[in-house]
Amino acid sequence: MPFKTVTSKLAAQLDRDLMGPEIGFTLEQLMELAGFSVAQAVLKEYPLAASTKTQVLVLAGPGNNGGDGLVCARHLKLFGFHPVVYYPKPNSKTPFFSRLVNQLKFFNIPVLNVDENWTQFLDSDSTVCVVDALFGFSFKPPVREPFGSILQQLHKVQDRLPIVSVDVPTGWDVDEGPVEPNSIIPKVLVSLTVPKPCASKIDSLETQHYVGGRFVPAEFAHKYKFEPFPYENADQVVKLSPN
Ligand SMILES: NC(=O)C1=CN([C@@H]2O[C@H](COP(=O)(O)OP(=O)(O)OC[C@H]3O[C@@H](n4cnc5c(N)ncnc54)[C@H](O)[C@@H]3O)[C@@H](O)[C@H]2O)[C@H](O)CC1
Ligand SMILES: [K+]
Repeated sequence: MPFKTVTSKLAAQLDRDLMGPEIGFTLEQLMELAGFSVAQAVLKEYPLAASTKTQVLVLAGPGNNGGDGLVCARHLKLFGFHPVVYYPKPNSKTPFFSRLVNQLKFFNIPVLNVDENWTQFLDSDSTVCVVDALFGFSFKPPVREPFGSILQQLHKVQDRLPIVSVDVPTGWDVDEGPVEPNSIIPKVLVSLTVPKPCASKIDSLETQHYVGGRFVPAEFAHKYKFEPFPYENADQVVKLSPN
């Protein structure tokens, strides 16, 4: 399915618009729907009935992409998976993020800090996939530590352990795509609201492409020059390719 994209600059403006005084969404509302949609994409790609594996490693970054990952982990648990979250640089700008972490503890979901051994979950036979919620549309290469080392680890395992990237594959330039050598190639990309230009660089033979974050009416989509996506029923994601 051909799709329109919005640049990183326009995506940030779209977000500000949704959360501005006229429309009035809160970040919390949008993040809940974004994280929920990523969890749905994971369930669609890796149905629990098809495997005995249930563990999902969620890598959460310092910004809102990381917040989507924290929400996603909670929904994965409700769906029947066993998520483990690695959160090396917790967001301390707003108390909302520590509330998301408290909710994970309420759900008995382990949240590992920077010093804990997260790579054991890359080696574990029970891990279904890794959710890459490290960086989204505000990432500017080159990547700084500890995230560079995390990406190196992901690159090493990506042929045997699928990566599900939230909004943008981490390390990719949002507008240009995989500009760094050894960029990760996700098995699944879940674009949020509308794909960013880097999504047109994915190879549909390697990467399943979904769009999620179902929170804009048709008129708003048209304002940003894209068509609404053909979501079915109550689905929070729609597969764009291959279809
Ligand atoms: N409308 C929507 O679709 C919604 C999308 N959401 C998600 O929010 C992200 C964008 O979030 P933002 O906080 O603006 O940025 P990031 O998470 O991408 O990253 C910011 C974070 O990263 C640090 N950083 C930037 N570059 C580097 C680097 N080279 N090395 C290390 N660290 C870096 C920066 O300092 C910040 O701390 C979007 O993609 C969606 O996933 C929302 O959930 C709301 C709705
Ligand atoms: K990401």
